[in-house]
Amino acid sequence: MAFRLAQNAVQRSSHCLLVGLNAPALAMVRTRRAGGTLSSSLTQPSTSQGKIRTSDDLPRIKTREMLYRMFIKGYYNRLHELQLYEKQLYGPMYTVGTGNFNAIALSSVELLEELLRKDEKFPSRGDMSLWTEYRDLRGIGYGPFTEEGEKWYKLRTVLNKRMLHPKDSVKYGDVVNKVVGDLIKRIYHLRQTSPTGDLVTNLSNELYRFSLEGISSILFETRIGCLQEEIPVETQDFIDSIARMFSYSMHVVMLPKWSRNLLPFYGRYISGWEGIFKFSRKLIDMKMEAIQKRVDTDQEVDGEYLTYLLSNTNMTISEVYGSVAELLLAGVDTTSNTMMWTMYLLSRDLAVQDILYQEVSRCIPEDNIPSAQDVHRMPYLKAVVKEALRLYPVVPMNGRLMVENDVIIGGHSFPKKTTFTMCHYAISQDEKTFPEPSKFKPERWIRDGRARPNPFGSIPFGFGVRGCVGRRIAELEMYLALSQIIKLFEIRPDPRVGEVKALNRTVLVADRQVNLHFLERTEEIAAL
Ligand code: HEM
Repeated sequence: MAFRLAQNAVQRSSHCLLVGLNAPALAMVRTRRAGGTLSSSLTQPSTSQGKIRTSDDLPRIKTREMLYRMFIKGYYNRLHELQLYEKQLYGPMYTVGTGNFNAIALSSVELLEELLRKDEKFPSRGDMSLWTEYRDLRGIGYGPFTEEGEKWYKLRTVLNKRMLHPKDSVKYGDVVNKVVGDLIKRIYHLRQTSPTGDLVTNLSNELYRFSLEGISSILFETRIGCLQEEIPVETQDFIDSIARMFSYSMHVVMLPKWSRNLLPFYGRYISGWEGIFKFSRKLIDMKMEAIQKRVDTDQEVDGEYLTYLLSNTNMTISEVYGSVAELLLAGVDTTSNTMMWTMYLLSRDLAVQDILYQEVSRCIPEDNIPSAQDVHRMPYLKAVVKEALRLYPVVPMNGRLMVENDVIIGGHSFPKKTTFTMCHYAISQDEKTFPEPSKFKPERWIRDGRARPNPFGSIPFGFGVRGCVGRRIAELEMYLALSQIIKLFEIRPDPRVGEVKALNRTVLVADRQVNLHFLERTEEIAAL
């Protein structure tokens, strides 16, 4: 139970990617130069006095220690910082092992690369029963998060189309720009009604509304009113349902099954799912009806993502419900928090903000609105978001379960069914890969002939075939919104808020409300 507590405390993300925890260890890993080949110690099991090294040769964090750190030292909501602490204590590879469960934590770029280059054909993140239980109960299909094996592969092949290729996302430029336009209107409105005339308070909430509206307008091909002054009742119910499902996930995984009928938490968790599916179902059914009408009257069926899923694939309606819900849940707080961290970092670095402004105004003269194609001419904008994601990888930890084969990592041999925890936060803070790691330096990512960091040093969207399916959509939303905002405003921190720290909740979120001043570029900055 003790281990279950600790394990579950980290398995609560919308991305539900966190597998295993931490543990001590000093793996004798030889480093490799970027672009070089792996040294033989990484590909062959090493031996100590003739014995092949295994997880038994790694330092192991005991349940007692883990619980002490999590709950007494208070790392339970700062698991990303715990990665740094434990890396310092034990080195880049260590075991968390209790009872039947073993997870190998990896926190160096070399080990991460070695693991991901050995990814299996159908990579797995491990147990997703927290999300599948409700669907099994209601007969709803699984989506890309929860599906596994060959079925997952087939599903991804369908879902990747019209979403993952950079040229696919360009198609959504106009849809996203309409939502960005509403965000800008809302910023103007909030500034005007603020005491100073330029302040936007609780930015995370505003960006959450923006991301939900953005992803819904792509997935449902319908606007749901998140950016209106008065959010429609059904949309508000939907937002509350998402929040309820996430906040009670914790209770569901932590408490034993027999307590479900005695305590109110499981019921609330299930009612969260009910609300999510009720809303999604309604919008999907409406689209289905509209498509049917067009087919019945011999009209051409046009539309984007949902239309494609409903009319151009062999997916059943239940599979569409399952997949759309997962895409939606995965795409909101990841994107909104990344935007929040990016704007927070920009507000504290006027020099970077100025370079970005110069780039945007050079590419988008006068009152023009940046388009999806324009973004390709803005490398600094991309570098700013990439650097924000390095400093605040909203998914700071992720898991891989090697299902099919035994594997050798860092000279240690692990049997199949071993779970690995990839400690992305610690890896992206490593000063060997990123000199002055705590500094916000977008120029690290500019291709100007200088050596660039090892690409595995920061992979905020994951890697390979199981990597984020929504990456291009998320980037498009962030680029279009940030470029418009920076073109119109200089953003400054609210001095009353002070330094904001990250908490590891559903994803990395701010530990307090973030407020920013939005100074209109023309008159207001000149007047200062
Ligand atoms: C800044 C925004 C985002 C970040 C940083 C992010 C990050 C990630 C990461 C790290 C993974 C796991 C990859 C792996 O295991 O290798 C993932 C998976 C996933 N993401 Fe995202 N994501 C973002 C936005 C989105 C959006 C907008 C959507 C939906 C359109 C989305 C849908 C998904 C789905 C469905 C998966 C599971 C894929 C699978 O298991 O096959 N994400 N994301």
